[in-house]
Amino acid sequence: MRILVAGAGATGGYFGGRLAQAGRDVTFLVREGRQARLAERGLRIVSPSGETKLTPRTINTLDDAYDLVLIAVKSYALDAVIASLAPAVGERTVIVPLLNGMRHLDTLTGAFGPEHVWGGLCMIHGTLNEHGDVVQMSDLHRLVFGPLGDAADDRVDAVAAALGDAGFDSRPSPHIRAEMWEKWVLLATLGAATTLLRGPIGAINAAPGGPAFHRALTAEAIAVATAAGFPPRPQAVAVLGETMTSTEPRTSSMYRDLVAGLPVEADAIVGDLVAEATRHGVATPLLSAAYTALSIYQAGR
Ligand SMILES: NC(=O)C1=CN([C@@H]2O[C@H](COP(=O)(O)OP(=O)(O)OC[C@H]3O[C@@H](n4cnc5c(N)ncnc54)[C@H](OP(=O)(O)O)[C@@H]3O)[C@@H](O)[C@H]2O)C=CC1
Ligand SMILES: CC(C)(CO)C(=O)C(=O)O
Repeated sequence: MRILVAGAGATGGYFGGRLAQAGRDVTFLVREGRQARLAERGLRIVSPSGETKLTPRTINTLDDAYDLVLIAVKSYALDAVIASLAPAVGERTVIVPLLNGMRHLDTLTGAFGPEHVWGGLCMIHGTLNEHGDVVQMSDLHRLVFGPLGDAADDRVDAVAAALGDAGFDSRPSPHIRAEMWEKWVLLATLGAATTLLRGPIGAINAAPGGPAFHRALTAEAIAVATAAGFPPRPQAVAVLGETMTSTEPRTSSMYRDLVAGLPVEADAIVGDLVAEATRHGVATPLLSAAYTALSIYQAGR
């Protein structure tokens, strides 16, 4: 199966790199700066289990179709990727986005049609270091993917095989939209708390009012998802509770971007959840405050 990975940053570089390492046919769609860096240094993955150096195949213009396209760019880069992606999408191509949030599903479906766009999510604490190397900051590395519609899709087995046994956890899901919502609730809560209060979860929990703030914020996010028809399952609520009561220095990718002075996905991760709350009449004063703070940060960059 020919796999195209659009974006070779923290997530694309990690999952695409592991797939290439496992011998899969992987090509990265990159821009010129990233292409030059990868040609010079290779694609290096620094992880708790050691360091790997790969020689990735990269391109910056597409002229050929792929069987599977993983999209691993930030939400604000999606339109530019879509503009260059058309030649990669053949009759049976499956597109699996790894972006946080939900809005990209509509954007991608509008651009390429529902027959090509699946849901997807990745769980990883990833970043790029000062050399542009991919850093996997914890043992977490999971891909979940699946068709968005209810109809059987005969491409599932082949995609699962292409993404399986490649050095990370991977599985197809028959309920990918619900799982994406669960991840969104987790990520929005984690991202809102850490960016609004400017610290890792453990530090917030050690501060006066921190645990109560986390409890209230968590309740808001769960209430929005429930009102929107995607109540997180007990297992997801437990993971969220464990995350938000942690004494460890847990952060989100949005917090790491904010601390580094980089653009943040404020609209896709927090703003859209606040919009859902408004649509369903759910009060979200803490999520709204976090969105306001993120918007001020964005405007001041
Ligand atoms: N990092 C993490 O721990 C996690 C991130 N996510 C989500 O995954 C998504 C991707 O995030 P992440 O990998 O961290 O982001 P990064 O910023 O690390 O990587 C994004 C990459 O996209 C590339 N890119 C941007 N525009 C284009 C383009 N037009 N064509 C090709 N490549 C392009 C950038 O390349 P360039 O160098 O040219 O700018 C960059 O290398 C986000 O939605 C994020 O929220 C989800 C789970 C965990
Ligand atoms: C949920 C989490 C923290 C890990 O995948 C994440 O998605 C992020 O940091 O963007």
